[in-house]
Amino acid sequence: MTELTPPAGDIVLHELSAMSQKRRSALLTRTEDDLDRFIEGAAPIVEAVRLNGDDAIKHYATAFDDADLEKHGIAASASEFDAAFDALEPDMIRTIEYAADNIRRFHEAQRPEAMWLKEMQPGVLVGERFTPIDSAAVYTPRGKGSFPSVTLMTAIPAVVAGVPTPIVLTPPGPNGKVDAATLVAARIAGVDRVYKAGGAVAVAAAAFGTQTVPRCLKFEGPGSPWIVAAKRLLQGQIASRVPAGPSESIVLADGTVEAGTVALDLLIEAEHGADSSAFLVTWSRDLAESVRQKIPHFLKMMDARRAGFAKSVLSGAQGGVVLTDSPQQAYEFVNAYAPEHLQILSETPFDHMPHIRNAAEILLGRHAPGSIANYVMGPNAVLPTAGAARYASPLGVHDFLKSASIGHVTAEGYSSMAPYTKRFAEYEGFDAHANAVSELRQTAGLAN
Ligand SMILES: NC(=O)c1ccc[n+]([C@@H]2O[C@H](COP(=O)([O-])OP(=O)(O)OC[C@H]3O[C@@H](n4cnc5c(N)ncnc54)[C@H](O)[C@@H]3O)[C@@H](O)[C@H]2O)c1
Ligand SMILES: N[C@H](CO)Cc1c[nH]c[nH+]1
Ligand SMILES: [Zn+2]
Repeated sequence: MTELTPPAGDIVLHELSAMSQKRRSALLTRTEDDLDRFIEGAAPIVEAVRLNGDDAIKHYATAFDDADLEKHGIAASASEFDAAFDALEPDMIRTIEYAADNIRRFHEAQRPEAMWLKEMQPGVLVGERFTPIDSAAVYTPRGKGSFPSVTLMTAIPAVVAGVPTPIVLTPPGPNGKVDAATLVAARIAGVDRVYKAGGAVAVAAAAFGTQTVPRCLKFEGPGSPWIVAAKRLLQGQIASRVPAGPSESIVLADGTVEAGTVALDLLIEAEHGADSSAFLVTWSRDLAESVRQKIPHFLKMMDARRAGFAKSVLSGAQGGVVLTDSPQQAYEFVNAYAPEHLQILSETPFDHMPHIRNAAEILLGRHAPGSIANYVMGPNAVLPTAGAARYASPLGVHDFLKSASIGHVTAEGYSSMAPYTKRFAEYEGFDAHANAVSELRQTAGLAN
């Protein structure tokens, strides 16, 4: 048996048991695994923004986005916001409001209490206090599409956390303007400061600050490998937690949901770009074959560019159908891959979920396609990619908060803790530490 069986409608079948270890490992590869080219390309851009600020933003807007920011400005103006609300169809504004409401309520539920305290020992109160970070920049990509949904997903948690004036960065269109729905989404999310900068330029502008863009402590948001590369280059200059690169998904199906539904859901994240990844993982050969047969039919119902992306993903090395010889082997593949999005297509999805350890988002059942979660369900759709779901969590309110540990000790608590503290300090050889909890404290009159 060959490792890659001949394609049905060009959709690759990867028969896991028949593949060498090397080829199996290759299936785990993502575009971001080889960032060298992007880091090399992003480095001079970052340096130019550091040195030339606004002039560099304008230069790269012309070069990459075909936009004249000398004429249209780097910051979206109040009249641009107004024009965006006028231009957008009312049902799209209602759609943004509907999504924003769910996303806001999810993040409000996620926000921790401002402070908690617990009595560790009699007279020893300890806990945490949460406060927002002072500034944050969030990114909305624009290139292979516009992403007002991402504006909601990134701006709302920052606003719910209480960041004073979060900013949005996004590439301008060739007309020199921000995508209208992105501006509407920003305002509905509670953000009024939107700046036109894309890719590495955006990360550098927020990291160093320019004449127009305020310097920020943190940059969060998804994007092409240019964004991922710039975040990596600017580690130490600006904080960023979620490595959200090209979209990726696994649909795990046990054969109890019909092939048409599985094919539709497999295509969701495959249409983002040729750099995305999308797999169906199943132990049902019948399902694997039927889905492969059905995909071409659904590709015909897509715009040619999107169909081209999806076809290229599903017929290449970063996508297709993975056929396993058992449910166990399927779970192992999912856990090794650690997908950004996982959908479990089964009549009994909760039976499979306990076997999954590594996935940034788990969507359960036939009525939970990835698009519902991408747009309107409520949980954050900005998720760790490229296997980072093995150790990282989705973007959320906590990314825009910091906590301080707090402790209050009464005279009673002091008496019980001081001897143990002194013993530790003596062992570690720290005299001042020990003296501060010794009888010297009584003579200094500070203990009570
Ligand atoms: N993980 C998530 O949550 C999530 C959500 C939405 C989208 N995405 C991903 O975001 C990406 C969006 O990519 P996109 O291209 O549409 O938008 P993008 O905004 O990430 O990239 C466009 C920008 O890239 C820069 N750029 C383009 N060509 C360049 C070059 N040759 N050198 C240097 N910089 C260059 C430009 O500044 C341009 O404005 C996709 O990969 C998509 O899968 C991820
Ligand atoms: N799939 C993306 C996150 O990986 C979210 C998104 C927005 N628009 C379309 N898709
Ligand atoms: Zn998507």
